[in-house]
Formats: sequence, structure tokens, C-alpha cells
Amino acid sequence: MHAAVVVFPGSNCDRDLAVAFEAAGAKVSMVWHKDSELPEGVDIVGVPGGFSYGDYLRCGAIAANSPICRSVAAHANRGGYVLGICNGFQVLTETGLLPGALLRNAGLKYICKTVGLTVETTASDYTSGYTAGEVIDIPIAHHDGNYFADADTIAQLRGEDRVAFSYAENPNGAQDDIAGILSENRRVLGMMPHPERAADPVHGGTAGAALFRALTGALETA
Ligand SMILES: NC(=O)CC[C@H](N)C(=O)O
Repeated sequence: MHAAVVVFPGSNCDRDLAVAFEAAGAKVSMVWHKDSELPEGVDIVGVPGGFSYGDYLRCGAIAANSPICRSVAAHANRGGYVLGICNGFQVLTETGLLPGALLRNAGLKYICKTVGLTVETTASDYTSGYTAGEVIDIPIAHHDGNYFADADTIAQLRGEDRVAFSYAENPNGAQDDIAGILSENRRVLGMMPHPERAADPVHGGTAGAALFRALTGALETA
């Protein structure tokens, strides 16, 4: 599996994401925000966490209009896989690849801690390594993680089994406790928690590693 990890000015989880992909057996290329093309043969694009462009305007809003994001959208629209984590999830909602928006946390504070995440569906190449209903410990670190979408969109996400993860205890006011959602074709995942920060024993937890292993397993045999 060949993964590309996008680097924006202000990204701070790009290396962590690359290491997590590599540990699961992927080949990784780093891609700069000013590049207009993804490398040939990329199976999945990772949009990492951080503070792209200093979170100016809105988290992810400027990144969503960067040259590389046009190629990321084209890749997704061709049926390619895209994983957006934290700021990456914010970028994916800003590009319109995923519905809804990430608002300021209900408590108006930056939250940095490990939370329990309920695996809501195993029907995706990201979550097939978990069991449905399993609660996994994954860190969060954000000030704009409060997922919002209108009632029809939430009902559609639930009806189509597209909520990948929910918070066991809601830390940020996210609607319906939503922590991560899938696109209609289940190949684009956006999630606020950081699986790449729980992917090695030195992180103090390895629950995130199963997501990367499931992906490489699925894409290697595809
Ligand atoms: N860790 C992150 O990606 C943070 C995303 C964004 N800067 C926020 O604070 O909400």
C-alpha cells in the first residue's frame, strides 16, 4: 500500500501519521501543500493533525483551498481513500468531502487527553479490525472538535451506518457524540481523535494501530 501524507505549514502530526502507516507496512511519500499532484500510484492520502496555516480564518479552511487539496479531492472523487485526522477532518469538511462542520468545543477550551471511543461500525476498511461496540482508548487534542450537522444529515449518517466512532463520554459537545464519520462510499474517514498517537507501546496505548493494520490489509489484497 502506498500512502501519501500531506504537509501544510503548521501540521504537527505528519511524521506521526507517516510512522503509523509505515509500522503497518505501507510505503509513505510526504507531499507538500504547494504540490499540485499526488505521486503516481497512491492508494490513500493521509491529511494530518495540526494547525494548518495557523488555524487562520477557520481550522482547515485555508488548507482546503491549497493546491494539493484539489488533487486530494480528485483522488477521493475517483474512489480513492482519504484519512483525515483532527485538523485533517476539519480540512475534509471544509473541502466538502465529508458533511458537517467542526465548531469550537462547547467548553471553549483546548482539550488534550485520552478518551474512550466506541467503535460504531466495523463495515469499513478502517474499522474492520475492531469489534462493533468495542471501546478503545485514543487521545484527542483540539479546540474545534465539536461536530455539527443538521438533523437530516445526522439521520442520514446514522441510517447509512456512516458514524465510525463516537465518544463514550462526550468531551466537546459534538452532536450525537460523533467523533468520526465515513463518506458514502466508506473510503473517506474523518475523525477528531488521533489513532496515530496510540499506535506504539511507547505511546502508552496501541488501540490505534488496528486501524492502520486493517487498512494495509485491505489495500494490499485489493
Ligand atoms: N490536533 C489537531 O489537529 C488540532 C486541530 C485544530 N488546530 C484544533 O485545535 O481544533
